[in-house]
Amino acid sequence: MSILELHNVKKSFGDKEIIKELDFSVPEGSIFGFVGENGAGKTTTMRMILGLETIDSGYIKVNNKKVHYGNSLANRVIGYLPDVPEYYDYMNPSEYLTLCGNLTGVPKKELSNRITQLLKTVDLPINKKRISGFSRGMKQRLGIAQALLNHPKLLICDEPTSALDPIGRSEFLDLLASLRGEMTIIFSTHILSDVERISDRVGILDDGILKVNDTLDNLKNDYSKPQIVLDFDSENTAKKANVLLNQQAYQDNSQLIIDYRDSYQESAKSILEKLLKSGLIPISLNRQLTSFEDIFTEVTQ
Ligand SMILES: Nc1ncnc2c1ncn2[C@@H]1O[C@H](COP(=O)(O)OP(=O)(O)OP(=O)(O)O)[C@@H](O)[C@H]1O
Repeated sequence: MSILELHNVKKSFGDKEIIKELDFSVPEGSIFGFVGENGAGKTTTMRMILGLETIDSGYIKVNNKKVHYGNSLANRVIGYLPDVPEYYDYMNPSEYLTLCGNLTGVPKKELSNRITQLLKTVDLPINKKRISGFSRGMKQRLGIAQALLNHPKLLICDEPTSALDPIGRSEFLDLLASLRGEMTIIFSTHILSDVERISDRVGILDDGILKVNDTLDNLKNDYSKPQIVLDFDSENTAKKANVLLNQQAYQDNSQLIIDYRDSYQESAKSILEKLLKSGLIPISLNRQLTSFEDIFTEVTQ
């Protein structure tokens, strides 16, 4: 079943057409990496899903309920972490989450236990330390705790890792991955390695449409362009080797890059046999598989 469906959704700002047509769904339980270049329309799409932005035509359903601008009942099952979460810095996390819980109607008798449990989930200490002293990573994790307060079926995170250092990013991605199976997660980013690390499904937004919506495994099969990379001790040796290999390689200084279609074993064997016979010994031979970055470049160029 799909937790989120977009049907022929279009959106312009003035005469600028941002979303030409979005028509896709996200299956329940997946972690969906929503990627696109700066200004592609990721935030706009998320805001439309949340009923925070008008839709010019088409419609969106969350958990089978239609989204309405300004007063969307569908939001009852959504948790949202905006790209720049705002806090009352003088509060400590428990005070802040109590305020959020009261505003969103979490039952009072449940709230205190829920907050203790959530602070544990996001690995924040339960003490009186004010949010003003928090690192960006800690603030993002507090943002997730806030987004999880209402037991959402769908968690939406807008570029949650872009302002974090590598350690903060890694911890945050681990946290999202630890929620796998408990809810559906959509997170937008332009950090492709983050998508590769935790997503089961990927959507690439480009030129106002979703050019790709599939599992990473399927994409890697579909866009498969495996290569063998050979390094030689000099540019001259690489040149000689390329002549021997009937110029089938692309030469980059002392490196040869060869596309292959058949099995890796057969291709590498045939290349090595030819080179060994002529005494042109490579320093290294590597098999290079298609990365998500290669796929993204191919889809968006
Ligand atoms: N309220 C608005 N009024 C006018 N233009 C807007 C408005 N909101 C967004 N835009 C424009 O719509 C386009 C898409 O913006 P959006 O923030 O959705 O992209 P994005 O993919 O999230 O980008 P980024 O990765 O940089 O955050 C941009 O050109 C932006 O300037």
